[in-house]
Amino acid sequence: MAVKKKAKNKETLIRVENLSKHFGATVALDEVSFEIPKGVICGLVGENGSGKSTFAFIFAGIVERTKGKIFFEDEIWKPTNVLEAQQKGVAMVVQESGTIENITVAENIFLGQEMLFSKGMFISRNKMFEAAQKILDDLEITSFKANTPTHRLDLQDRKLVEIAKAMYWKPKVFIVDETTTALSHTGRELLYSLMNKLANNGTTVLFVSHDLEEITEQCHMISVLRDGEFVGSLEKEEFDVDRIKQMMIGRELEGEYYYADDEGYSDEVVLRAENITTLEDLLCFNIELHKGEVLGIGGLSDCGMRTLGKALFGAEKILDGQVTLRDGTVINNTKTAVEHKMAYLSKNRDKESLALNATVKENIVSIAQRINQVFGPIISFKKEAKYAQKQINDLSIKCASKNHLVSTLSGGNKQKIVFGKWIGVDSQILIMDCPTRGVDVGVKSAMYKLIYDMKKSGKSILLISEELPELIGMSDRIVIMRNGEISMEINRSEEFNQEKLIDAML
Ligand SMILES: Nc1ncnc2c1ncn2[C@@H]1O[C@H](COP(=O)(O)OP(=O)(O)OP(=O)(O)O)[C@@H](O)[C@H]1O
Repeated sequence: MAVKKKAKNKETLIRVENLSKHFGATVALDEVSFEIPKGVICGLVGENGSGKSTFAFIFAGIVERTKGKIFFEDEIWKPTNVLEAQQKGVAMVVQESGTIENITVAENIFLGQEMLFSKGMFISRNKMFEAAQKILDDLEITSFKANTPTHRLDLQDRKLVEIAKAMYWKPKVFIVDETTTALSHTGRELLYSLMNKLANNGTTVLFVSHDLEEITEQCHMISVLRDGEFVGSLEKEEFDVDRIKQMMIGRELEGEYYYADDEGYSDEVVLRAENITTLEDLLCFNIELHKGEVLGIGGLSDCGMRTLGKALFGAEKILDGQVTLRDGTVINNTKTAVEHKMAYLSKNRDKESLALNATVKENIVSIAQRINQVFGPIISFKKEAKYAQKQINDLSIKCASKNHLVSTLSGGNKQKIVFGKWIGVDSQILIMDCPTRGVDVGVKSAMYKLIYDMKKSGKSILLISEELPELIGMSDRIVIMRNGEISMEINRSEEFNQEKLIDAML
């Protein structure tokens, strides 16, 4: 659903004047000044680490500014915390998980607002559930209920909980920080239609995304940040993807995103799943991955592809059947998988792929003990430091130093660390679940090149993705899953057809 143009001649809602944010020596925002009108969807774009989330966090009362001013409805805007920002009409859906696991959906939606449902000394949970269910119904969210425990929900449904939570505040400004990559096609359509409805009713939507197709389709205007500086804004009629990329990166992007040639792959099977059955999703499932192959796996979010990725890596209990390597080794736990040079990049980066409270170096070297040993099991700190620095340099990871906590890095730079961690140990079979989630156009093309180079050097990649262009552009063979089964399998030589792939998903 594309939106009509409408940013021009609208009254200004947000005015930013010389806003700066320093984190120690890191300048995340540098004297940024721009304006956003009322009732528009404004895309906030820029490379990884350009300061988008920092601006959103300051506006939503999560982070304090270093200097500069923000005016909101012509008043100085300086919320001291998230609750104050929410009460005054600013709600945000954050990039990673913004929900608490061990409570229900309703309790997440009304976290900190329980008193709304107090009856004397007690809280009426029934009333809270009813109110939360109404918000879910209004949003046409049917995949879970208000009383569902949050830990049962996957990443997409947790994002929907956050969206529902934001709607309770009837926001004047709704900030969506890099959320769509966690959503399936249906979740995205739901969010787009909500953003449009809100904008039509006078809410300003600040939409952070790296997907320029989505940005140009959904937004009325965009504002571009580069290295913490404001580069400029464009109105809908000025949108041009190459121009936006150039504003973001400061130069033309060279080369093709995807690879065009059909080089094929070896007949040699390196990983085989035979009749595997898991607790949920998969029943007697079979698949083979070959040497030098990029095997794309696509489908709707509940098709079982996520479970498949985990099962192949030994991270999901297999009730029947088995996963084996070329030499017959059975993969039924992650330790064996790692020892046999397998890698797994989870879609849920912060929870399953990184230790957020450890440093950049500690994360990168976490599985590289053997490489950094000197005598027997003794690890050389010097070697480790050099090894970590190499990954940082090779992948241009933007961090103040390798000794900084990973939690302080931007989303895309965190993803580069996950890549670095597995590539550094020369993994031969890589299972990647949405590997380009949250990364900017420049890094995306670098990651695609890496994947292609790995394929050419005989490594095997299972690429699970919700992005059809990515699957089509990168895979030698595509398997589409539906309800835990293969609904279609097609080779690059037979020419991938987007419509056919979508048909097979539905
Ligand atoms: N708490 C923090 N401590 C130290 N540095 C930080 C902190 N938060 C952000 N930064 C740094 O500020 C810079 C801007 O980060 P920010 O998250 O705003 O970028 P972004 O444009 O949202 O990136 P992405 O697209 O990757 O999410 C980065 O260099 C980041 O490492």
